Amino acid sequence: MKKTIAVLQGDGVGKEVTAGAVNVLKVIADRFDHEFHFEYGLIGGEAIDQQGVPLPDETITLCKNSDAILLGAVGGEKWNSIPRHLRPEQGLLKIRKELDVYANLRPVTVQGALADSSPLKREYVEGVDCMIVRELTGGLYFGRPSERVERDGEEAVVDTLFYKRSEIERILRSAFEMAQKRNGRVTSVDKANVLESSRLWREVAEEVAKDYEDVKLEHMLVDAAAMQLIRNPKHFDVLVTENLFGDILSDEASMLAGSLGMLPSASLSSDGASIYEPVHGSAPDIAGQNKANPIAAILSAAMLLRHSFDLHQEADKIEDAVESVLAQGYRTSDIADGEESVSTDKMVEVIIEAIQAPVAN
Ligand SMILES: NC(=O)C1=CN([C@@H]2O[C@H](COP(=O)(O)OP(=O)(O)OC[C@H]3O[C@@H](n4cnc5c(N)ncnc54)[C@H](O)[C@@H]3O)[C@@H](O)[C@H]2O)C=CC1
Ligand SMILES: CC(C)CC(=O)C(=O)O
Ligand SMILES: [Mg+2]
Repeated sequence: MKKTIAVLQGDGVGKEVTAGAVNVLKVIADRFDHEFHFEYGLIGGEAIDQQGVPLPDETITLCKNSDAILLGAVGGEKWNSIPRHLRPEQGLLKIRKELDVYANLRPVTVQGALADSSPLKREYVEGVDCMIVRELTGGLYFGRPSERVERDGEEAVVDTLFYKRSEIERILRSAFEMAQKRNGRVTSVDKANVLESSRLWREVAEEVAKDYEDVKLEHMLVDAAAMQLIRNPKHFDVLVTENLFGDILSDEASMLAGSLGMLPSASLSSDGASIYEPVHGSAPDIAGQNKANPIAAILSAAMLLRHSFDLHQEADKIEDAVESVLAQGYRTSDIADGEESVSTDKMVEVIIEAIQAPVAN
């Protein structure tokens, strides 16, 4: 198979972990006889430094002409004081909108070998297998107005949570379809006791549910969902929610898996190229130290193979390799519980060795 993959490494650890994921994809291409062509584009702080904007037009064109996009992370202290519309994070929001990648799949699975890395007890987290379906191109991150205003003679501020019915309906359909392929349960998370947007969300969820009789729908308020994720994480199969709620709940859920460095994601469009990115940010506190956990980025590359190229055997190979190196005891410092740890590069190296190892008969 011949494919072009756009690589947007971004800032901080985004660069380090994406380099590892690209190396893994090169090894997969060799082993399974595919031709992956990697084209690099600028996004985030690096794009601001070189071109004055967080998302240059060439990057948008590159992504639109590619078969899939592998993205690292953006942001860092250096760009914190520039005007908001020029910040690195705006580049990320813009590419998501440009490509209309409205369905952000964030699988939360706990590796058996890491069940003791969670702050929760092993019996609570072992076997957790939940899919957070986060709406990614609407909601509070995109509503307008979003600005400083004056109210009653003093400084005030407004952010807007805006959705069209069609935007709510399509993400709910993605969640129900996902549940049909999994364990048949959808938890729709909202704040319908307070927000009008959530009341419409709940109405649409009830309507959509009628088309999926084999799927059981429940509603849960977001504050209670945050609690349930810790109290009884195995309760969840597919959890679907608004953009900001999903952002927060997925970082929380990463603690079930032991670290933010373990969670991959796929940001899918209905046609066009999709984006694959770890759930974490640019982690300035550990950037440049060869310390970041590359597994979230590497598992995002596996999601790319599975969702964009239908290469399931190849994706399985990567996921099995990750499982096997963890079972052998390799740990980056975020999952080492104070024990001996390996660098980013070493973790990538052992995962590649596991991919290349001959299959035992
Ligand atoms: N998708 C993206 O590009 C995102 C970007 N950001 C940006 O990243 C910057 C830093 O934000 P933070 O709030 O610190 O969030 P963060 O996700 O970058 O880091 C939070 C904590 O998790 C740790 N961590 C993250 N990834 C890790 C990895 N692969 N291995 C080991 N440890 C890891 C970090 O060291 C830090 O202690 C900000 O500019 C923020 O806006 C934040 C979230 C997502
Ligand atoms: C940096 C933000 C735009 C979003 C974020 O935190 C995320 O998508 O996980
Ligand atoms: Mg986030």
